[in-house]
Amino acid sequence: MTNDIWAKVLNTLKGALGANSYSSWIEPLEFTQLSDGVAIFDVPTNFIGNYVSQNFGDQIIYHMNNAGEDVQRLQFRVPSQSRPTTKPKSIKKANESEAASGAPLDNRFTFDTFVVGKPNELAHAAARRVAEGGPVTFNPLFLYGGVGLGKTHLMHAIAHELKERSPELNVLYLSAEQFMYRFITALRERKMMDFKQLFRSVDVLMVDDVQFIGGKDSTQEEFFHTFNALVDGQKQIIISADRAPGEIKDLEERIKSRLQCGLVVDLHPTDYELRLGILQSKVDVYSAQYPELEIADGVLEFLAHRISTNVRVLEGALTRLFAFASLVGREITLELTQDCLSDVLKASDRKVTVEEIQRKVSEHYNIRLSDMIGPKRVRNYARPRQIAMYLAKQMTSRSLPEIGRRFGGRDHTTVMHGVKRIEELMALDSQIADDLELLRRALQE
Ligand SMILES: Nc1ncnc2c1ncn2[C@@H]1O[C@H](COP(=O)(O)OP(=O)(O)OP(=O)(O)O)[C@@H](O)[C@H]1O
Repeated sequence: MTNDIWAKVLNTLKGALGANSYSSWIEPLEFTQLSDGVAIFDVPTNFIGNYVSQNFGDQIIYHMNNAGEDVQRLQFRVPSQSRPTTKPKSIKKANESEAASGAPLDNRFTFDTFVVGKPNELAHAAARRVAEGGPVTFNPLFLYGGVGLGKTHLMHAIAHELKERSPELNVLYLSAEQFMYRFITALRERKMMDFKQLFRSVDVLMVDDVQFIGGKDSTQEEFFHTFNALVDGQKQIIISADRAPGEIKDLEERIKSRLQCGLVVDLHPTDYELRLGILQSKVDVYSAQYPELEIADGVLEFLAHRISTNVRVLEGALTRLFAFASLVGREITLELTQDCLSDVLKASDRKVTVEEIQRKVSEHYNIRLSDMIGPKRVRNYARPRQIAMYLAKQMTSRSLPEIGRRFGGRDHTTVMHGVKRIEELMALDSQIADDLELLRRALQE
Protein backbone atom coordinates (compact mmCIF):
# COMPACT_ATOMS: atom_id res chain seq x y z
CA MET A 1 0.00 0.00 0.00
CA THR A 2 1.30 3.43 -0.82
CA ASN A 3 1.33 6.38 1.50
CA ASP A 4 -1.16 8.02 -0.88
CA ILE A 5 -3.75 5.35 -0.18
CA TRP A 6 -3.12 5.63 3.56
CA ALA A 7 -3.62 9.39 3.25
CA LYS A 8 -7.00 8.72 1.62
CA VAL A 9 -7.93 6.26 4.35
CA LEU A 10 -6.92 8.88 6.92
CA ASN A 11 -9.25 11.35 5.32
CA THR A 12 -12.15 8.94 5.46
CA LEU A 13 -11.37 8.05 9.07
CA LYS A 14 -11.35 11.69 10.02
CA GLY A 15 -14.87 12.08 8.68
CA ALA A 16 -16.04 8.84 10.25
CA LEU A 17 -14.54 9.27 13.72
CA GLY A 18 -14.76 13.02 14.23
CA ALA A 19 -11.94 15.49 14.78
CA ASN A 20 -11.41 14.69 18.47
CA SER A 21 -10.96 10.94 18.21
CA TYR A 22 -9.00 11.38 15.03
CA SER A 23 -6.42 13.73 16.52
CA SER A 24 -6.11 11.73 19.74
CA TRP A 25 -5.76 8.26 18.27
CA ILE A 26 -5.33 8.13 14.52
CA GLU A 27 -2.91 10.98 13.91
CA PRO A 28 -0.18 9.43 16.06
CA LEU A 29 -0.16 6.30 13.85
CA GLU A 30 2.59 6.02 11.27
CA PHE A 31 1.91 3.58 8.49
CA THR A 32 5.08 1.62 7.66
CA GLN A 33 4.18 -1.31 5.41
CA LEU A 34 1.61 -3.82 4.26
CA SER A 35 2.82 -7.37 4.05
CA ASP A 36 0.78 -10.58 3.60
CA GLY A 37 -2.45 -8.84 4.59
CA VAL A 38 -0.95 -7.33 7.74
CA ALA A 39 -0.80 -3.52 7.89
CA ILE A 40 2.01 -2.44 10.20
CA PHE A 41 2.05 0.86 12.03
CA ASP A 42 4.54 2.60 14.28
CA VAL A 43 2.93 4.06 17.37
CA PRO A 44 4.40 6.26 20.13
CA THR A 45 3.20 3.95 22.94
CA ASN A 46 1.77 0.46 23.34
CA PHE A 47 -1.22 2.00 25.04
CA ILE A 48 -2.16 3.89 21.88
CA GLY A 49 -1.66 0.75 19.79
CA ASN A 50 -3.91 -1.33 22.06
CA TYR A 51 -6.55 1.34 22.28
CA VAL A 52 -6.67 1.87 18.52
CA SER A 53 -6.74 -1.85 17.88
CA GLN A 54 -9.67 -2.41 20.26
CA ASN A 55 -11.69 0.64 19.41
CA PHE A 56 -10.98 1.49 15.80
CA GLY A 57 -9.30 -1.65 14.39
CA ASP A 58 -12.33 -2.92 12.47
CA GLN A 59 -13.02 0.48 10.95
CA ILE A 60 -9.42 0.92 9.83
CA ILE A 61 -9.43 -2.51 8.17
CA TYR A 62 -12.79 -1.79 6.57
CA HIS A 63 -11.65 1.52 5.06
CA MET A 64 -8.36 0.05 3.86
CA ASN A 65 -10.22 -2.73 2.10
CA ASN A 66 -12.58 -0.17 0.64
CA ALA A 67 -9.58 1.70 -0.72
CA GLY A 68 -8.67 -1.48 -2.61
CA GLU A 69 -6.10 -3.06 -0.28
CA ASP A 70 -6.39 -6.57 1.04
CA VAL A 71 -5.88 -6.07 4.77
CA GLN A 72 -6.74 -8.84 7.23
CA ARG A 73 -5.03 -7.66 10.36
CA LEU A 74 -3.30 -4.65 11.93
CA GLN A 75 -0.07 -4.68 13.86
CA PHE A 76 1.26 -1.88 16.05
CA ARG A 77 4.90 -1.51 17.03
CA VAL A 78 6.67 0.97 19.25
CA PRO A 79 9.90 1.82 17.41
CA SER A 80 12.96 1.53 19.63
CA GLN A 81 14.12 5.09 19.01
CA SER A 82 10.72 6.47 20.00
CA ARG A 83 10.98 8.55 23.15
CA PRO A 84 8.08 8.52 25.56
CA THR A 85 7.78 12.25 25.05
CA THR A 86 6.75 11.82 21.40
CA LYS A 87 3.73 13.97 20.85
CA PRO A 88 1.05 13.35 18.26
CA LYS A 89 1.53 15.46 15.17
CA SER A 90 -1.01 18.18 14.92
CA ILE A 91 -2.55 19.41 11.72
CA LYS A 92 -4.08 22.83 12.04
CA LYS A 93 -6.85 23.87 9.70
CA ALA A 94 -7.04 27.38 8.33
CA ASN A 95 -10.23 28.08 10.19
CA GLU A 96 -8.96 26.87 13.54
CA SER A 97 -7.20 28.75 16.26
CA GLU A 98 -5.53 27.21 19.28
CA ALA A 99 -6.98 27.49 22.79
CA ALA A 100 -4.31 27.50 25.52
CA SER A 101 -2.89 23.99 24.98
CA GLY A 102 -6.39 22.65 24.41
CA ALA A 103 -8.25 21.42 21.37
CA PRO A 104 -8.60 23.77 18.40
CA LEU A 105 -11.55 26.14 18.39
CA ASP A 106 -13.64 26.48 15.27
CA ASN A 107 -13.72 30.12 14.23
CA ARG A 108 -17.20 29.72 12.79
CA PHE A 109 -18.69 28.77 16.14
CA THR A 110 -19.39 32.19 17.67
CA PHE A 111 -22.40 33.82 19.32
CA ASP A 112 -22.93 35.83 16.13
CA THR A 113 -23.53 32.70 14.11
CA PHE A 114 -25.66 30.97 16.75
CA VAL A 115 -29.37 31.27 15.99
CA VAL A 116 -31.52 31.55 19.08
CA GLY A 117 -35.04 30.14 19.35
CA LYS A 118 -37.32 28.77 22.03
CA PRO A 119 -35.58 25.39 22.30
CA ASN A 120 -32.15 26.84 23.02
CA GLU A 121 -32.79 30.28 24.53
CA LEU A 122 -31.99 29.26 28.09
CA ALA A 123 -28.76 27.52 27.16
CA HIS A 124 -27.81 30.51 25.05
CA ALA A 125 -28.55 32.99 27.86
CA ALA A 126 -26.51 30.94 30.34
CA ALA A 127 -23.62 30.67 27.88
CA ARG A 128 -23.71 34.43 27.29
CA ARG A 129 -23.61 35.09 31.01
CA VAL A 130 -20.57 32.85 31.51
CA ALA A 131 -18.88 34.43 28.49
CA GLU A 132 -19.12 37.85 30.15
CA GLY A 133 -16.53 36.65 32.65
CA GLY A 134 -16.46 38.32 36.06
CA PRO A 135 -17.21 36.58 39.34
CA VAL A 136 -18.28 32.97 38.96
CA THR A 137 -22.01 32.76 39.60
CA PHE A 138 -22.82 29.17 38.72
CA ASN A 139 -20.25 26.45 38.69
CA PRO A 140 -20.24 24.34 36.65
CA LEU A 141 -22.39 25.37 33.74
CA PHE A 142 -23.65 22.04 32.48
CA LEU A 143 -25.08 22.04 28.94
CA TYR A 144 -26.76 18.94 27.64
CA GLY A 145 -28.85 17.88 24.69
CA GLY A 146 -29.11 15.44 21.79
CA VAL A 147 -26.70 15.06 18.90
CA GLY A 148 -26.01 18.11 16.74
CA LEU A 149 -28.06 20.62 18.73
CA GLY A 150 -25.27 23.14 19.27
CA LYS A 151 -23.45 22.20 22.50
CA THR A 152 -20.00 22.38 20.96
CA HIS A 153 -20.95 25.53 19.07
CA LEU A 154 -21.96 27.25 22.32
CA MET A 155 -18.84 26.12 24.15
CA HIS A 156 -16.57 27.42 21.41
CA ALA A 157 -18.55 30.67 21.37
CA ILE A 158 -17.93 31.09 25.12
CA ALA A 159 -14.22 30.43 24.65
CA HIS A 160 -13.94 32.92 21.75
CA GLU A 161 -15.78 35.61 23.67
CA LEU A 162 -13.80 35.12 26.88
CA LYS A 163 -10.53 35.27 25.01
CA GLU A 164 -11.60 38.37 23.15
CA ARG A 165 -12.66 40.17 26.32
CA SER A 166 -9.69 39.05 28.39
CA PRO A 167 -6.83 37.74 26.25
CA GLU A 168 -4.81 37.00 29.37
CA LEU A 169 -7.31 34.40 30.57
CA ASN A 170 -6.13 30.84 30.38
CA VAL A 171 -9.10 29.09 28.75
CA LEU A 172 -8.71 25.37 28.21
CA TYR A 173 -11.22 23.61 25.96
CA LEU A 174 -11.01 19.91 25.26
CA SER A 175 -13.15 16.82 24.87
CA ALA A 176 -13.49 14.32 27.70
CA GLU A 177 -11.76 11.84 25.42
CA GLN A 178 -8.76 14.14 25.13
CA PHE A 179 -8.77 14.61 28.90
CA MET A 180 -8.49 10.85 29.29
CA TYR A 181 -5.80 10.63 26.65
CA ARG A 182 -3.71 13.28 28.38
CA PHE A 183 -4.23 11.71 31.76
CA ILE A 184 -3.14 8.29 30.59
CA THR A 185 -0.14 9.68 28.74
CA ALA A 186 0.87 11.59 31.87
CA LEU A 187 0.58 8.42 33.93
CA ARG A 188 2.67 6.43 31.49
CA GLU A 189 5.32 9.08 31.18
CA ARG A 190 5.33 9.70 34.93
CA LYS A 191 4.35 13.31 34.40
CA MET A 192 1.37 13.47 36.68
CA MET A 193 2.69 16.55 38.41
CA ASP A 194 2.78 18.41 35.09
CA PHE A 195 -0.69 17.17 34.29
CA LYS A 196 -2.12 18.32 37.62
CA GLN A 197 -0.35 21.63 37.37
CA LEU A 198 -1.63 22.28 33.86
CA PHE A 199 -5.23 21.53 34.73
CA ARG A 200 -5.14 23.38 38.01
CA SER A 201 -3.60 26.49 36.49
CA VAL A 202 -6.42 27.26 34.06
CA ASP A 203 -8.92 30.06 34.62
CA VAL A 204 -11.69 28.40 32.66
CA LEU A 205 -11.94 24.69 31.95
CA MET A 206 -14.33 23.42 29.28
CA VAL A 207 -14.89 19.71 28.84
CA ASP A 208 -17.03 18.56 25.92
CA ASP A 209 -18.93 15.25 25.78
CA VAL A 210 -18.26 14.33 29.40
CA GLN A 211 -20.43 11.19 29.09
CA PHE A 212 -17.31 9.62 27.58
CA ILE A 213 -15.72 9.14 31.00
CA GLY A 214 -18.63 6.95 32.17
CA GLY A 215 -17.16 3.57 33.15
CA LYS A 216 -13.54 4.82 33.03
CA ASP A 217 -12.74 4.71 36.70
CA SER A 218 -9.30 6.23 37.04
CA THR A 219 -10.11 9.00 34.56
CA GLN A 220 -13.21 9.80 36.61
CA GLU A 221 -11.15 9.90 39.78
CA GLU A 222 -8.70 12.37 38.26
CA PHE A 223 -11.50 14.41 36.74
CA PHE A 224 -13.12 14.63 40.17
CA HIS A 225 -9.93 15.98 41.77
CA THR A 226 -9.35 18.47 38.93
CA PHE A 227 -12.95 19.60 39.20
CA ASN A 228 -12.78 20.12 42.96
CA ALA A 229 -9.49 21.99 42.81
CA LEU A 230 -10.86 24.41 40.21
CA VAL A 231 -14.16 24.98 42.00
CA ASP A 232 -12.26 25.62 45.23
CA GLY A 233 -10.11 28.15 43.38
CA GLN A 234 -13.26 29.93 42.06
CA LYS A 235 -12.43 28.98 38.48
CA GLN A 236 -15.20 28.58 35.95
CA ILE A 237 -15.99 25.11 34.62
CA ILE A 238 -18.23 24.42 31.62
CA ILE A 239 -19.26 20.91 30.78
CA SER A 240 -21.33 19.41 27.99
CA ALA A 241 -22.91 15.99 27.62
CA ASP A 242 -25.53 14.24 25.57
CA ARG A 243 -27.73 13.71 28.65
CA ALA A 244 -28.38 15.09 32.12
CA PRO A 245 -25.73 14.40 34.82
CA GLY A 246 -27.97 11.95 36.66
CA GLU A 247 -28.47 9.90 33.51
CA ILE A 248 -24.86 9.38 32.51
CA LYS A 249 -24.14 5.68 32.65
CA ASP A 250 -21.44 4.36 34.98
CA LEU A 251 -20.58 7.75 36.38
CA GLU A 252 -19.76 7.85 40.09
CA GLU A 253 -22.48 9.34 42.27
CA ARG A 254 -20.13 11.93 43.76
CA ILE A 255 -19.33 13.21 40.26
CA LYS A 256 -22.99 13.28 39.27
CA SER A 257 -23.83 15.34 42.31
CA ARG A 258 -20.87 17.67 41.67
CA LEU A 259 -22.02 18.22 38.10
CA GLN A 260 -25.48 19.13 39.33
CA CYS A 261 -24.20 21.76 41.74
CA GLY A 262 -24.17 24.65 39.29
CA LEU A 263 -26.58 25.41 36.51
CA VAL A 264 -27.85 22.52 34.40
CA VAL A 265 -29.52 23.57 31.15
CA ASP A 266 -30.65 21.53 28.23
CA LEU A 267 -30.87 22.24 24.53
CA HIS A 268 -34.24 20.94 23.40
CA PRO A 269 -34.79 19.41 19.99
CA THR A 270 -35.22 22.13 17.39
CA ASP A 271 -38.67 23.32 16.39
CA TYR A 272 -39.80 24.45 12.95
CA GLU A 273 -39.12 28.16 13.57
CA LEU A 274 -35.59 27.57 14.83
CA ARG A 275 -34.77 25.29 11.92
CA LEU A 276 -36.04 27.91 9.49
CA GLY A 277 -33.98 30.60 11.24
CA ILE A 278 -30.84 28.49 11.05
CA LEU A 279 -31.43 27.76 7.36
CA GLN A 280 -31.94 31.44 6.62
CA SER A 281 -28.72 32.40 8.36
CA LYS A 282 -26.77 29.70 6.49
CA VAL A 283 -28.29 30.78 3.19
CA ASP A 284 -26.95 34.29 3.80
CA VAL A 285 -23.47 32.82 4.03
CA TYR A 286 -23.92 30.65 0.93
CA SER A 287 -25.43 33.48 -1.09
CA ALA A 288 -22.25 35.45 -0.60
CA GLN A 289 -20.28 32.40 -1.74
CA TYR A 290 -22.52 31.57 -4.72
CA PRO A 291 -23.95 34.96 -5.78
CA GLU A 292 -25.25 33.49 -9.05
CA LEU A 293 -27.58 31.02 -7.32
CA GLU A 294 -31.23 31.78 -6.74
CA ILE A 295 -33.29 29.96 -4.19
CA ALA A 296 -37.01 29.61 -4.90
CA ASP A 297 -39.70 30.54 -2.40
CA GLY A 298 -40.78 27.69 -0.20
CA VAL A 299 -37.56 25.64 -0.37
CA LEU A 300 -36.31 26.60 3.08
CA GLU A 301 -39.77 26.08 4.59
CA PHE A 302 -39.91 22.67 2.96
CA LEU A 303 -36.50 21.69 4.40
CA ALA A 304 -37.31 23.04 7.86
CA HIS A 305 -40.51 21.05 7.82
CA ARG A 306 -39.08 17.80 6.50
CA ILE A 307 -35.66 17.57 8.17
CA SER A 308 -36.26 17.60 11.87
CA THR A 309 -33.48 15.27 13.04
CA ASN A 310 -30.70 17.69 13.95
CA VAL A 311 -28.93 20.83 12.83
CA ARG A 312 -25.91 18.99 11.49
CA VAL A 313 -28.11 17.08 9.02
CA LEU A 314 -29.88 20.30 8.08
CA GLU A 315 -26.58 22.05 7.39
CA GLY A 316 -25.27 19.10 5.41
CA ALA A 317 -28.42 19.12 3.28
CA LEU A 318 -28.03 22.80 2.47
CA THR A 319 -24.33 22.46 1.63
CA ARG A 320 -25.14 19.64 -0.75
CA LEU A 321 -27.98 21.56 -2.32
CA PHE A 322 -25.83 24.62 -3.05
CA ALA A 323 -22.94 22.54 -4.35
CA PHE A 324 -25.27 20.58 -6.62
CA ALA A 325 -27.13 23.63 -7.91
CA SER A 326 -23.86 25.37 -8.63
CA LEU A 327 -22.58 22.34 -10.54
CA VAL A 328 -25.64 22.08 -12.75
CA GLY A 329 -26.06 25.87 -12.89
CA ARG A 330 -29.75 25.82 -11.97
CA GLU A 331 -32.01 27.68 -9.60
CA ILE A 332 -32.70 25.87 -6.32
CA THR A 333 -36.31 24.86 -6.79
CA LEU A 334 -38.44 22.47 -4.78
CA GLU A 335 -38.05 19.90 -7.52
CA LEU A 336 -34.25 20.15 -7.53
CA THR A 337 -34.27 19.92 -3.73
CA GLN A 338 -36.34 16.74 -3.76
CA ASP A 339 -34.09 15.17 -6.40
CA CYS A 340 -30.83 16.14 -4.80
CA LEU A 341 -31.81 15.25 -1.23
CA SER A 342 -34.08 12.27 -1.73
CA ASP A 343 -31.99 10.03 0.56
CA VAL A 344 -31.77 12.62 3.36
CA LEU A 345 -35.48 13.32 3.13
CA LYS A 346 -36.32 9.65 3.26
CA ALA A 347 -34.06 9.04 6.27
CA SER A 348 -35.57 12.01 8.07
CA ASP A 349 -39.14 10.84 7.76
CA ARG A 350 -39.99 10.15 11.32
CA LYS A 351 -41.34 6.70 12.12
CA VAL A 352 -44.66 7.27 13.82
CA THR A 353 -46.43 4.59 15.87
CA VAL A 354 -50.15 3.90 15.99
CA GLU A 355 -50.06 4.63 19.73
CA GLU A 356 -48.54 8.09 19.14
CA ILE A 357 -51.23 8.82 16.58
CA GLN A 358 -53.98 7.76 19.00
CA ARG A 359 -52.49 9.93 21.74
CA LYS A 360 -52.14 13.03 19.55
CA VAL A 361 -55.59 12.70 18.03
CA SER A 362 -57.29 12.23 21.39
CA GLU A 363 -55.43 15.27 22.75
CA HIS A 364 -56.46 17.28 19.72
CA TYR A 365 -60.15 16.42 20.09
CA ASN A 366 -59.99 16.54 23.84
CA ILE A 367 -61.26 13.03 24.45
CA ARG A 368 -59.84 10.27 26.62
CA LEU A 369 -57.55 7.72 24.98
CA SER A 370 -59.71 4.94 26.46
CA ASP A 371 -62.77 6.38 24.71
CA MET A 372 -60.97 6.51 21.38
CA ILE A 373 -60.03 2.85 21.65
CA GLY A 374 -63.17 1.73 23.51
CA PRO A 375 -66.50 0.49 22.09
CA LYS A 376 -68.59 3.70 22.25
CA ARG A 377 -70.03 4.68 18.86
CA VAL A 378 -71.19 8.23 19.50
CA ARG A 379 -69.98 10.74 16.92
CA ASN A 380 -67.74 12.56 19.48
CA TYR A 381 -65.59 9.46 19.70
CA ALA A 382 -66.25 7.79 16.39
CA ARG A 383 -64.97 10.64 14.20
CA PRO A 384 -61.62 11.12 15.99
CA ARG A 385 -61.25 7.34 15.98
CA GLN A 386 -61.67 7.28 12.19
CA ILE A 387 -59.21 10.13 11.82
CA ALA A 388 -56.67 8.23 13.90
CA MET A 389 -57.27 5.10 11.79
CA TYR A 390 -56.80 7.11 8.62
CA LEU A 391 -53.51 8.59 9.89
CA ALA A 392 -52.35 5.16 11.05
CA LYS A 393 -52.95 3.81 7.57
CA GLN A 394 -51.18 6.78 5.94
CA MET A 395 -48.25 7.23 8.29
CA THR A 396 -47.33 3.74 9.46
CA SER A 397 -46.65 0.50 7.64
CA ARG A 398 -49.21 -1.39 9.73
CA SER A 399 -51.77 -3.51 7.88
CA LEU A 400 -55.52 -2.96 8.34
CA PRO A 401 -55.92 -5.99 10.69
CA GLU A 402 -52.94 -4.78 12.78
CA ILE A 403 -54.46 -1.32 13.03
CA GLY A 404 -57.81 -2.84 13.97
CA ARG A 405 -56.19 -4.82 16.78
CA ARG A 406 -54.72 -1.63 18.20
CA PHE A 407 -58.13 0.01 18.19
CA GLY A 408 -59.64 -2.28 20.78
CA GLY A 409 -59.62 -5.41 18.61
CA ARG A 410 -61.77 -4.07 15.78
CA ASP A 411 -62.17 -5.89 12.50
CA HIS A 412 -60.13 -4.81 9.45
CA THR A 413 -63.34 -3.94 7.57
CA THR A 414 -64.17 -1.37 10.27
CA VAL A 415 -60.77 0.24 9.72
CA MET A 416 -61.26 0.20 5.98
CA HIS A 417 -64.64 1.85 6.35
CA GLY A 418 -63.17 4.51 8.69
CA VAL A 419 -60.33 5.33 6.27
CA LYS A 420 -62.79 5.64 3.35
CA ARG A 421 -65.11 7.86 5.33
CA ILE A 422 -62.30 10.29 6.16
CA GLU A 423 -61.18 10.37 2.53
CA GLU A 424 -64.70 11.38 1.55
CA LEU A 425 -65.03 13.95 4.31
CA MET A 426 -61.68 15.54 3.49
CA ALA A 427 -63.05 16.65 0.13
CA LEU A 428 -66.25 18.03 1.65
CA ASP A 429 -65.19 19.52 4.96
CA SER A 430 -62.21 21.87 5.02
CA GLN A 431 -62.12 21.73 8.83
CA ILE A 432 -61.30 18.01 8.68
CA ALA A 433 -58.67 18.61 6.02
CA ASP A 434 -57.06 21.31 8.20
CA ASP A 435 -57.19 19.11 11.28
CA LEU A 436 -55.48 16.30 9.40
CA GLU A 437 -52.72 18.57 8.13
CA LEU A 438 -52.14 19.94 11.61
CA LEU A 439 -52.03 16.49 13.15
CA ARG A 440 -49.71 15.17 10.47
CA ARG A 441 -47.29 18.03 11.12
CA ALA A 442 -47.46 17.60 14.88
CA LEU A 443 -46.69 13.92 14.51
CA GLN A 444 -43.65 14.64 12.37
CA GLU A 445 -42.17 17.25 14.70
N1 LIG B 1 -28.65 27.36 17.04
C1 LIG B 1 -27.75 27.14 16.09
N2 LIG B 1 -27.43 28.14 15.24
C2 LIG B 1 -26.53 27.94 14.24
N3 LIG B 1 -25.89 26.78 14.03
C3 LIG B 1 -26.16 25.75 14.86
C4 LIG B 1 -27.10 25.88 15.92
N4 LIG B 1 -27.18 24.70 16.58
C5 LIG B 1 -26.31 23.87 15.96
N5 LIG B 1 -25.70 24.50 14.93
C6 LIG B 1 -24.71 23.93 14.00
O1 LIG B 1 -24.94 22.53 13.91
C7 LIG B 1 -23.73 21.81 13.85
C8 LIG B 1 -23.67 20.82 15.00
O2 LIG B 1 -23.58 21.54 16.24
P1 LIG B 1 -22.61 21.08 17.44
O3 LIG B 1 -21.38 20.40 16.91
O4 LIG B 1 -22.41 22.23 18.35
O5 LIG B 1 -23.56 19.99 18.10
P2 LIG B 1 -23.35 19.17 19.44
O6 LIG B 1 -24.57 19.39 20.23
O7 LIG B 1 -22.05 19.47 20.08
O8 LIG B 1 -23.37 17.69 18.85
P3 LIG B 1 -22.61 16.36 19.34
O9 LIG B 1 -23.45 15.81 20.43
O10 LIG B 1 -22.65 15.51 18.10
O11 LIG B 1 -21.24 16.72 19.77
C9 LIG B 1 -22.61 22.84 13.94
O12 LIG B 1 -22.15 23.11 12.64
C10 LIG B 1 -23.29 24.07 14.52
O13 LIG B 1 -22.70 25.26 14.07
